Amino acid sequence: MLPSTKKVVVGLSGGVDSSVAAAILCERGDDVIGLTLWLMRGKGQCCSEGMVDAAKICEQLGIEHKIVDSRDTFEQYIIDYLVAGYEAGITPLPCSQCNKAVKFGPMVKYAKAELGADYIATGHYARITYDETLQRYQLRRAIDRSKDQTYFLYDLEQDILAATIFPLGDTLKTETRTIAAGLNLSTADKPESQDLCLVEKHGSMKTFLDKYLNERPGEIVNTQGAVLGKHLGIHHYTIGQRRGIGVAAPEPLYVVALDASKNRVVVGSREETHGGECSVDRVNWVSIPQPSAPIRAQVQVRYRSEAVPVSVIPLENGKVKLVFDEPQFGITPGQAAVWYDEDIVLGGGIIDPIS
Ligand SMILES: Nc1ncnc2c1ncn2[C@@H]1O[C@H](COP(=O)(O)OP(=O)(O)OP(=O)(O)O)[C@@H](O)[C@H]1O
Repeated sequence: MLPSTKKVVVGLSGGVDSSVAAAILCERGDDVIGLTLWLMRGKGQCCSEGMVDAAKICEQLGIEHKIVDSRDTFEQYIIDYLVAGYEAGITPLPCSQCNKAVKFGPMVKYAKAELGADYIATGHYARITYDETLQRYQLRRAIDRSKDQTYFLYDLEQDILAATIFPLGDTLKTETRTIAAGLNLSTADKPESQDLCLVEKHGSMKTFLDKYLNERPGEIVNTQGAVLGKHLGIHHYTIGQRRGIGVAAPEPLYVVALDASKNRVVVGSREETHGGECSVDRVNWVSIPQPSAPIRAQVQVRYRSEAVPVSVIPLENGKVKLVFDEPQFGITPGQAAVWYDEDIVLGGGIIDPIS
């Protein structure tokens, strides 16, 4: 159930989900203000279009619209993070970091300090409940599992969850479109964003990275160390990748590892990309306190992967070790591992480079 609220600041991207989130809050009588963060510099229409579409929605709903210039924050936390990560041979996940450091944290601060609001809201598909026994807010999967975005939200902490509303957590995406059409919202027919926002803007991750990273030619080797070919920079590869490796072979080849110290891309068979365990850093225990003993859970190691059975073993340095019941394909350092107890997000963190 949504808390009964007074003043709510809704993050508006200019898309249909946040438009409907704002409309739902307006309909139930909240005092709603729209807020759009201006995230990206340079070419690309997504931000400017988003700001205009968000403004139109605010006009339609009769609510105030604020725009906050967050380009420096985005550059510091996302662009620099991505570039440094790819340079070091990992495949960083920008979205959870963006949610925590660029969106939710600054939005809650701005909403409370500058606008005197009680809550923020977004159009994410996720739910928040409160557990009286644990005295904790708990992050839960959306009712619409095909749209669930909790994988990107695992890093939100208690103070942020306490101040956040997800009006679409109980709504199916099809219902969101119906609500938008029923209210005649100008964003009702806007297509879904398909990809990472940076990729949508730049065409591909390669084009984005080419702006920041120079070519750094090196060798492509197999797992025995035999040289099979050359590459122009390890940042063009990601673990599990099969297409575009640039080496002809009778059997399909996959990227198995990226060795930044030797500037090498290591390739092998599909089986060789499977791993039975990994360690996870920068762990956030979301919905339960950090356990002192191993727990059983279901883990996702990428956004679209299935949640699979795992033992989560807390380590002394705050990290955890994940031991999968079955070896998993393409465990990728830099991506998030998020573990669940059914629909409750227990915790998550960033997969460590393989040592
Ligand atoms: N630039 C922004 N400023 C403010 N809030 C934002 C911004 N970008 C995204 N959000 C918030 O985060 C939510 C999830 O963003 P995401 O980029 O995943 O888009 P989405 O799921 O396609 O949603 P939408 O249809 O609203 O764009 C949005 O619904 C919105 O509430």
